Amino acid sequence: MSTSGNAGTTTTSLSVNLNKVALVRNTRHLGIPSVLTAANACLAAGAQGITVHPRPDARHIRAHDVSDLSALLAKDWPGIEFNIEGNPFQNLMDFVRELRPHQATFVPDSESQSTSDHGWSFPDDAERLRPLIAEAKALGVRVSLFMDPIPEMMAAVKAVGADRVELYTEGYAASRGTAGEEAVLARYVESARAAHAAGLGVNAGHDLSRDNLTAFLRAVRGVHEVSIGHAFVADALELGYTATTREYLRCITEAQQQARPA
Ligand SMILES: CC(=O)[C@@H](O)[C@H](O)COP(=O)(O)O
Ligand SMILES: NCC(=O)COP(=O)(O)O
Repeated sequence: MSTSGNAGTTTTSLSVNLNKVALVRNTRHLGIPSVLTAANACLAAGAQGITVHPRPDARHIRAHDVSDLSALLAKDWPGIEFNIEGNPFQNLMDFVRELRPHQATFVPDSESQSTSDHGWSFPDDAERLRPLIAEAKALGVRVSLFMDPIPEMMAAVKAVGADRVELYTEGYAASRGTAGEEAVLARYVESARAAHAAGLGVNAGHDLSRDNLTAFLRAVRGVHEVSIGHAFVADALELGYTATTREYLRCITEAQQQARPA
């Protein structure tokens, strides 16, 4: 898929994050719910990618999940994108070197964080990120940096060698229904424009749901990929994987049909 900065007529891909399937599985020694069963069901229903975030403490996705998913996608799902997220100064690069996923999303999480809650900081992080970005790209892996919606930082992300940014969307999700919603959304619109102008592709994720996804994509143009896990798995507990996947794909399609004027 193109990593260009073209915001033109990009169709947004749905990448299902399976962290929370693994979280439930890990509470017993029974192997259910199965991460691979979830992946197959979501992909059969039309999802275009799978995302995992194998944290160092293995609280949910474990190393065998990552290798099992990599093998499954290579064998049965050609063309489906595998996105591995993590901190490149912790365990992420081991997965990048061994499995060479389509995309690696660099996330600056400490091991003690309960979840991801911030993006990289430029110029502070630039020089230590640069060689790891170069190494991943030399292995044929697209690199996306997890970033807060700060338009002024997007040129620096490109300068350090990244292909894409993943806009951290918790701030947007939390603003929904508040007086500040439009102003917050405007920062994401401006950040995406700045990223595209710098020649970066734009991904988005964290706390996206079927309640907020359409409005986000209607406003923020040219998003290549949304990676969605927590709300998706919560919905799948009620609706099942197939219906949930179709509902999120419908949200994406609805946004593309109703895109706000640029
Ligand atoms: C980077 C990000 O926002 C998510 O991809 C992350 O995977 C969430 O991690 P948890 O599922 O551990 O909350
Ligand atoms: N990069 C975001 C992701 O993969 C899933 O985040 P969430 O939907 O679990 O908040």
